[in-house]
Amino acid sequence: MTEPTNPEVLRDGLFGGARALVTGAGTGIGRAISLRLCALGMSVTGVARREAPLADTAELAAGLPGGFDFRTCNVRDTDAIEAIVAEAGEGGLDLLVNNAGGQFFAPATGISQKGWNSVIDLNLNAVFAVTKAAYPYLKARKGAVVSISLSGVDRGGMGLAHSIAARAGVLGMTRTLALEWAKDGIRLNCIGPGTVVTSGLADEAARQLLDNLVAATPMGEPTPPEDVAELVAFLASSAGRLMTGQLIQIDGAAHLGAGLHMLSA
Ligand SMILES: CCCCC/C=C/C(=O)SCCNC(=O)CCNC(=O)[C@H](O)C(C)(C)COP(=O)(O)OP(=O)(O)OC[C@H]1O[C@@H](n2cnc3c(N)ncnc32)[C@H](O)[C@@H]1OP(=O)(O)O
Ligand SMILES: NC(=O)C1=CN([C@@H]2O[C@H](COP(=O)(O)OP(=O)(O)OC[C@H]3O[C@@H](n4cnc5c(N)ncnc54)[C@H](OP(=O)(O)O)[C@@H]3O)[C@@H](O)[C@H]2O)C=CC1
Repeated sequence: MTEPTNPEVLRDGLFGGARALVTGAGTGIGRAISLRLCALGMSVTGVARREAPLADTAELAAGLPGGFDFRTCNVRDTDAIEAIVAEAGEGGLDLLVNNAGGQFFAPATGISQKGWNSVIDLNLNAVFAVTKAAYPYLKARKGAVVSISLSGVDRGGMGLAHSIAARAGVLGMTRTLALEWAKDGIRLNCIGPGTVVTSGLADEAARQLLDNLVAATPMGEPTPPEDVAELVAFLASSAGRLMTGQLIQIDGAAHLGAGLHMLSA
C-alpha cells in the first residue's frame, strides 16, 4: 500500500448527544481529536493556554454535527483546571482526553530540578488532577479516559528521562484506575503515537531530528494526527467497551525496532 489511506472508519452520528473534554485542543493531535469527535457528533470542550489556536479549532469545527467550545487554562494550575472540569462535567462527560503535554529534549545531566519538575507537572501531575476531577462525571455516564503518551514509553527514550518518567507514571496510573474504576464502568487507556508532525514538534525539534525519527520507524512514515484521532474515537466507542488499562502504540512499529528511543536531539 503506497498511498496514504483515510483512517476514518467509524460511522456518522456515533457519538450523538455525548460530551468530551480534550486538553491541548488548540493545535496538533488535540485539534485533530477534537475535530474528529465533533464530526462523529460529540460536543467537545477544548482546553489550552492560548485563545487564538482554540478559536481556530472552533472555526474548523463549525458546521460539524457536534459542537466545540473552549476554555483557556494552564493544566498545571490545579484549581483552574478542576473548575473547568467541574463546569464541563455538570453538562455530562463521556470522554476525557488527556492530550496537553510536551517536553524538551536534554540528556539527564542537562535537566535541572526545575526543568524536571516542569515536565512532571505537565505530563503527570496535571493528568492526575484532571482525571481525578473528572471521576464523578465519568462515573455518572460510564465514560472513558484516553491519555496521549509516547511510543516507547515502556522502554525508555534518549533525552527524555523526565517525559518518559512522567508518561510511565500515567501508564501506571491508567492501569491502576482501570482496576479501581472498573466497578463504575469507567475505562482508561493510553495511546503511544510515534512521530507526529505537528507545529509543536516542528518548533521543538531540528528538522534533522524529525527526519531521523521517521527514518528510524520500521514502517518508514510518521503517524498522522488523524490516525490518533480515529483510535481515540474507537476507544471511546462501544467497540472498545472491554478495552481498559492498555497502552496502544500507533507508531509504525517504532517501539519494536532499533527505535525512536535511541535518538537524541
Ligand atoms: C520518543 C518518541 C518521539 C517523541 C516526540 C515527541 C514530540 C512531542 O511531544 S511534541 C510536543 C509538543 N511540544 C513540546 O513538547 C514543547 C512543550 N514544552 C514546553 O511546553 C516546555 O518546554 C515545558 C513545559 C516542558 C517547560 O515549560 P516551563 O515550565 O514554562 O519552562 P521554563 O522555560 O520556565 O523552564 C523550566 C526549566 O526547564 C528548563 N528547560 C527548558 N527548556 C530546556 C532545554 N531545552 N534544555 C534544558 N533545560 C530546559 C529551564 O532552563 C528551566 O530550568 P532552570 O534553568 O533550572 O530555571
Ligand atoms: N508530535 C509528536 O511527535 C508526538 C506528540 N506526543 C504527545 O502528544 C501530545 C500532543 O502533542 P502535539 O499535538 O504534537 O503538540 P502541540 O504542541 O502541537 O500541541 C500541544 C497542545 O497542548 C496545549 N498545551 C501545552 N501545554 C499546556 C498547558 N500547560 N496547559 C494547557 N494546554 C497546554 C497547547 O496549547 P497552548 O500552547 O496554547 O497551551 C496545544 O494546544 C503531547 O502530549 C505530546 O507530547 C506524543 C508522541 C509524539
